[in-house]
This record gives sequence, structure tokens and C-alpha cells, in this order.
Amino acid sequence: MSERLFHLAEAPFQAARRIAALAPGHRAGRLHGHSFSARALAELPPGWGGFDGAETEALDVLLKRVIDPLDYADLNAHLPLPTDASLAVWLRTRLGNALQAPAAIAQVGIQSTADQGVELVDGEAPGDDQRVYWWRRFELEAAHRLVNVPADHPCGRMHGHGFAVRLLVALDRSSDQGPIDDAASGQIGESGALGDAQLDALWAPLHERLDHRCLNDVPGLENPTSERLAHWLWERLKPQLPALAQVSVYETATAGCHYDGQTYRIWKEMRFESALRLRNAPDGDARRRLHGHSYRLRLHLTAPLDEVLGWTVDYGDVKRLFKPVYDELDHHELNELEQLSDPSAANLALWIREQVVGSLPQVDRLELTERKGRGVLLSWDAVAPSNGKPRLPL
Ligand SMILES: Nc1nc2c(c(=O)[nH]1)N=C([C@H](O)[C@H](O)COP(=O)(O)OP(=O)(O)OP(=O)(O)O)CN2
Repeated sequence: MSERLFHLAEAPFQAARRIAALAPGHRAGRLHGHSFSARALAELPPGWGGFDGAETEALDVLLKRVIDPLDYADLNAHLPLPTDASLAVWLRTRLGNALQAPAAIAQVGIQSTADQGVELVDGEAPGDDQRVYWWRRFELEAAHRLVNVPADHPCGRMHGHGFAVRLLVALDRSSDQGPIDDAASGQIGESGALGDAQLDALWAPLHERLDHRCLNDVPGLENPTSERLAHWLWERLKPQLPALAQVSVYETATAGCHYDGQTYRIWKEMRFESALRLRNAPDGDARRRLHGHSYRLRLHLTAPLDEVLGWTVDYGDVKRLFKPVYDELDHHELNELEQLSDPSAANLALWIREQVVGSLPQVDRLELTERKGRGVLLSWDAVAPSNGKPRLPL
């Protein structure tokens, strides 16, 4: 079991840019602006940031400081070609300089709109190549019912969702697709392969087949679980888009499925409201006082597909099996939990892991944020080691 704990931070920034290298007439060639979001995942030694438990907030403060020069700025004054990918490289370099070993960045991301962004992922081992992934998100409104669920299961009734689908595309830096800095605002490779217009064109016929339809009527989707839909999309897109790395189906606001052509990974998200004090914080530090957070917890599970039910593990079962743990967390003071030393985000994630491994052995990753974008990601990959494949963004 390879356990890894990453601290997560997020920093919004507002900025203007012009991507001059795009095809004539491309709208991003004109001066325009975005509400960007920068994200970082880093492994930090305990105590980094002042005391044991301060790491997550310290990373958040550092990320905001590093991003600050870009806030309310003209990005072309900082970078010749301020694409999402080159902003990610800019961020990776500056954050790397600001962090010192043994602290280590695992990933940085730049999101330029609600529907588009780039993730720059460091290799697993020193010397491994960094990889850049571009993602784009699409929406569809559809009805469905799950055909093989027990008679009293609510998803057996006809119902519907505003689904979102995220396509993750790998940019191979060593190929002729051009260096990482060439990838323009989500477009892959100025030198060639694929731009947002091409990806939208690949998506359009699929959208036409799925949107404002009953998914059960679509050939191949007779039992349209998130898993089946992710697989169906993969099968249709991959031959035309060899760089496709993952399809993610967001079925509800709290549940969905990733599929990478091999492995299904589902998630179920919950929120809980808790009080805490960090006793490790020094005298006078506000975090020593009783305070509270609105936590968001995302459990990730890896499991084989049940061919009859068409899913891996029922989202409803994840929620039900987690309920006893949830009840200990929600509307409670975390310092009162047994065997939780001091309820920092990292310690709390480790505590939750101990509570779920018995009842939900398929859980191999959990993401816990104490406020938007700030928290930890604990991964132990007990069920599905990466088998030497390049790591997908976390
Ligand atoms: N592994 C899967 N489990 C379930 C799927 C699925 O596609 N794959 N689908 C369903 C239902 O279609 C359902 O609409 C979504 O389930 P769930 O998350 O349980 O929905 P809730 O509205 O109850 O969500 P809460 O946010 O927890 O209230 C069921 N399972």
C-alpha cells in the first residue's frame, strides 16, 4: 500500500490576456478577461508552516502570495503567450522556488473558465517527466432509469439529471504536439493537433444523441449508469482522440465516475459541519480557539464493474455505509473523537480512513476540504496500483 498525503490549496485571480498565436479571428486573440483559479497539491513535512497541523493553511497562504502578481494584471506583461498551460508552468516554477525540500509539489492546475483548465502533474519519481493534461467540460440534460436495481431502489424509477462530462486529454510533450508552453488557453499544441473548436466538434454529435433524450433509448445505454455512460463515451471518442486520458461523468452534484479505458473510479461527496480547536497551535493563534468549518468530503472508490447492475458500488450504498462515521462528524466537536489527536485536516483524513477501510474496502482515496479548495487528499491505492501507467491528475 502506497499511502500519500497531499495538501491542497486554491487561489482565485482576475486577469486579462490576449493569445496572439491563435488562428486569425479566434476570439481568444482579442483582449479579454477571466476569473481564473490556481490550484496546487504538495507533500509537506509535518510542522511545515509553523506547527503540526499548520501545513494546509500555510500552503494556501503561499499559493496566494505566489499568484498575487497575476491578480488584476495584464498576463501578457508577464508571459509572452499566457495560455493556461504556460500559466501552469509559470506557477509550477515559482511555487517550486518558494517551497524547499523536503516539501514537494505533486501537481498544479490553472482553470480559466468553469468549463476548461489545465493540470500539470509531476512524475512519480525524481527524473520522471512532468505531464500536462487539458480538460474541457460539457453539459447534457437527460432522463434515465436503472433497469436491474431492486424494486424499491429510487433509481429504478424514471428520473433525470443535468449531467456534466469532463474530457481529460494528455499532451505528450515529447511528441510533435509542441512544447508545453505552446498549448494555448486549452488548445493542445499550437503546432498542431487539437484545439477547443475541434474538441467541441467531436463532442457535438454525442451531445446530439444524448441531450434532451431518455438515455435508455440510446443503443448501448440500455442500463445507463454513470459507469456505462463513461464507457460509452470513451468507446466513441478514443478512436478519434488518441490522447484522451479519462472521461468523467458527473451524474449529480455529489456523485460521478471516472473511466480511463481500463479502470472505473467513482466518487461520492458529503458535507459536514463541525467545531474544532487545534491544540498544537501556539498561544495567541486563532486556530487554538474553538472555531468551525463546513467540510466537504469526497470518497473515491475503485472497483470492477458489476455487469448486471452496470455499476461498481451503488452511490447510495457508499452514503449508507459511511453514515455511522458521518454521524460522528456532523454537528460535533472533532476534539471529542476518540483516537484523533488534533483535528487538523491531515489528521482528520487519516482518522476517516481508519473508520472506512473495514466497511468500504473499495475506498482508496479521500479528499477533505475545510474551506473552498483548501484541504488534503489522502491516497492509498490499496485496490488499484497505477501499474506503471503515468499518473492521472489527482
Ligand atoms: N455506482 C453508481 N451508483 C448509482 C448510480 C450510478 O450510475 N452508478 N446511479 C444512481 C441513481 O441514478 C441516482 O440518481 C444518483 O444516486 P445518489 O448519489 O444516491 O443520489 P442522491 O440524490 O440520493 O444524492 P445525495 O446527494 O446523496 O442526496 C444511484 N447509484
